[in-house]
Amino acid sequence: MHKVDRPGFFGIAASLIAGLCASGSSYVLLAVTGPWAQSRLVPLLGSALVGLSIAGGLAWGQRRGRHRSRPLPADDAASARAQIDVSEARFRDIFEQAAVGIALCDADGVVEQANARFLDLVGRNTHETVGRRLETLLGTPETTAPHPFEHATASWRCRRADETDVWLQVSRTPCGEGTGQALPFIATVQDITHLHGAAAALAEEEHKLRAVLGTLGEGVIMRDADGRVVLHNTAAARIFGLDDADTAAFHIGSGQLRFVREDGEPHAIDEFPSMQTLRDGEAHSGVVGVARRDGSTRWLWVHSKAIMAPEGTPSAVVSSIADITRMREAETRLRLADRAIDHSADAIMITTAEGLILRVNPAFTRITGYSADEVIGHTPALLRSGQHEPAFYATLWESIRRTGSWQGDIWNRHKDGSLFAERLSISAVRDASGRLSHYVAVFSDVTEARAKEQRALHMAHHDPLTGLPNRNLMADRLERALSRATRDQRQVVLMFLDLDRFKEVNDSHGHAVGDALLKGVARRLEDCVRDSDSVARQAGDEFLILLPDLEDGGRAGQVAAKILSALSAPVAVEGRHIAISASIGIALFPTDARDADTLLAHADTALYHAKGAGRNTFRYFTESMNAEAERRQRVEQQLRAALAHDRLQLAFQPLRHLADGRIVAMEILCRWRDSLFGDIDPAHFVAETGDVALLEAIDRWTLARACREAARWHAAGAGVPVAVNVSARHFRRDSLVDIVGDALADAGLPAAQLEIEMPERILHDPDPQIATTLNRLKRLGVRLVVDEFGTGCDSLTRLKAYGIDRLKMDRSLTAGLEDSPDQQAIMNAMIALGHHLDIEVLAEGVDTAGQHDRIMAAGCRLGQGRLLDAPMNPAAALDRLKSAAAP
Ligand SMILES: Nc1nc2c(ncn2[C@@H]2O[C@H](COP(=O)(O)OP(=O)(O)OP(=O)(O)O)[C@@H](O)[C@H]2O)c(=O)[nH]1
Repeated sequence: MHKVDRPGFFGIAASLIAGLCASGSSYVLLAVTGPWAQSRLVPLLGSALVGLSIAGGLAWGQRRGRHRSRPLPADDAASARAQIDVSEARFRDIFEQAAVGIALCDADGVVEQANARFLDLVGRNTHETVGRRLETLLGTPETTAPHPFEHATASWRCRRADETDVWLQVSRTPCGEGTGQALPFIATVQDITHLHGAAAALAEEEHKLRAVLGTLGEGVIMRDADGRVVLHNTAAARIFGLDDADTAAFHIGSGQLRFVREDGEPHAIDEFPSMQTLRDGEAHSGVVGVARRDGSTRWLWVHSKAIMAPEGTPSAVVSSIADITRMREAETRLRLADRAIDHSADAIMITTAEGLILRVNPAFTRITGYSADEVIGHTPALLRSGQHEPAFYATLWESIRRTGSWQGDIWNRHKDGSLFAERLSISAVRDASGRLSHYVAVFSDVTEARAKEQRALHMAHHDPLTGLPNRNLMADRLERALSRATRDQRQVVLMFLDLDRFKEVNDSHGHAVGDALLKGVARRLEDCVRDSDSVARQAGDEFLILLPDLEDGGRAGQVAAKILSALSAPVAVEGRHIAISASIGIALFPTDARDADTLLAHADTALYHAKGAGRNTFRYFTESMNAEAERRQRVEQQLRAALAHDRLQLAFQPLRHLADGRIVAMEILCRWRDSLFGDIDPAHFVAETGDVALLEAIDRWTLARACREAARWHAAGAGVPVAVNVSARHFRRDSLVDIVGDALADAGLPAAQLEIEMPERILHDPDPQIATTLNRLKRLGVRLVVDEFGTGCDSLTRLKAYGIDRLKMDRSLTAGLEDSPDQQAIMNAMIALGHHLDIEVLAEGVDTAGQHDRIMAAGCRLGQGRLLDAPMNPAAALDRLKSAAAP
């Protein structure tokens, strides 16, 4: 081809390639040898010039065969020349005005010619373009191929002279047939910047989509209509336990993974939500279990939705896959916990952090009697038994606050009001943030177990026959008593009692009667001692009696005598009356021994002596104590005889008005003269541990005689109330009121004329019988007087409660008046107190004029003492009354 034709030809060819020129355009080819031929260039396939139909017999560019030219005649040559010029001009125009950039390059890729569009695209002029390598002008190829022109078409990013970038699509068409050598070529260049922008935007969108899919916790899988995976995210791969490649190649029916239904049976492939969706185009969801390669099973919630093809059939299905394994496990745990709560044999109660009941189980209802409806919304306080102090609950909550839990036994109240013991465990529950959210209480009814424990404990410590403490419990109590006594510097008495000739009872009446007798003896022994004392069965017919806080060990003999007396009456057993007696050995702590074993051994030794002394008696371990006890026993016997023969005496001592000496009452004192002890107050002598019957007899005798005397004074016109001391112990007995009533009635004395004096400690005694006695005496109309006042202090509040009429200040206060300003101050306070309470105050023991003056100065109006009157006999008393009554 002639050189000048090349641009036109290649322009046409390039235009054809680019589809810009209509197929079938005519042009002339100049053969290399000179003659011309007109050819028709026909694009046959796309942009590749693979065939030419040549007019005028010229063949060019056929894939096989060479270009041949045919010679023309001379006239025709001139005409052809003219045509060629026209054609050339036209082709040049076409070349220059082509809408695509065209560059003619030699075999080395050096640009030989370039059209205007090419220059425009690469942003350079002809001078800067021609003679430079095409690659240099185009910039950077987008292809990753080793040589950018390996492909016929490639994209280039071209940095133009003005520094702007343009994306170019460059097509390269070699000129000539391949001979293994490089050929010149035509490069057609199109601006695809706009296309490249769209592709980049598309790629950006795809990138975003993939990024979003990648961040999803849920798996996403897109399948085509055949069920093949066309898209998936990493979460899907993770959920299935597959790598990305396996997931991409995954097909449900491939058997790569095993799928199960919720019931554990294999999952049919066509029941998969995705398969159903592909079938009917509807959305489907469901739970699918997948047995993974690592052996674990994950539970999946699969939701599938179709992507519909224009013809209305599903072209693809997108499944979102959520791993609900943990949720299902949590649900399973919850279901289990729920069942465990409902079926627990232990009661369970769940409350809010504020303590309001949220839930209880059937065992709670069984144990407490309350249904769920009755307690929900309430606090557990409705179960409170009232058996525990507030401090108990304070400790309980303190433990929960400190350690988060509490365990222990607690008494609660059933709906029917009965008490039950529960073994309770309370735990505080905190939420994920560590905040207290609930309390859980679990408890079981241990009432029966507690009762059994108590029974077992009782059996371990008590004698089954008599119910008394056994030797173990007694040993324990003895140890404690000794420690306390050491601390408080008090005495402890231990008595060892053994029935006399008990063997004979067994032998003559049988063992069963012997047993019954032992029980009877046990009851009598218990009746003889105070609650604070202990009686225990040591063995066989041996008993121990512990008196843990006796002020005076000498009184132990009185208790022993009382016990012997109590046992002297025959015991009724099965219709028979069995006579029995006992011997008692007494040992004192710390006088006789300083430890329990030695004390017991000494009591046993004393018992041996009591047996040796003929039985039915007691013996102290210390001989001197025995002599004292014997003397006391003898005195009591004589006192009984004196009482029986009315040989006791009365002494009288007036209670006077200090200002004018008026007698306001006459105190009567019972006196008895013993050859050994001299003048004694019998009631005081018998005192606390003496025989109650003897005490009662003395009080009865004194009250009767006092009332009779007072009645005589009244009859003689010198009536003043008579004051009688009643032993403290007598106030604990019901009989006192009757004895007083009888005495008043027998003497015909108005009750207001009798004053009953009681020791102050009576007011401290918690025995309810004392309040009853005092109230009944007050209703009877007698006046009540507190004797020995000032020896205690918390009795003050009871003065008014019992309607006390007069306080007699103890003589010890009066005695110290002259020497001690303190005593004076105490007395002043007492007198003021009496006045404020509207109770008469009398000072006892007014023996000196100094005392008299001080008492008067303190405002005390009443006194009694040797300065005023010595105790006197009845005749003298009457005389004194008469003279006092005289104007
Ligand atoms: N019925 C009965 N008898 C018992 C029981 N335990 C021991 N004995 C009997 O009590 C009697 C105790 O006798 P002793 O204390 O040794 O002698 P005694 O006959 O009481 O004579 P003295 O103690 O010397 O006055 C024995 O015959 C024992 O068999 C018991 O639980 N029930």
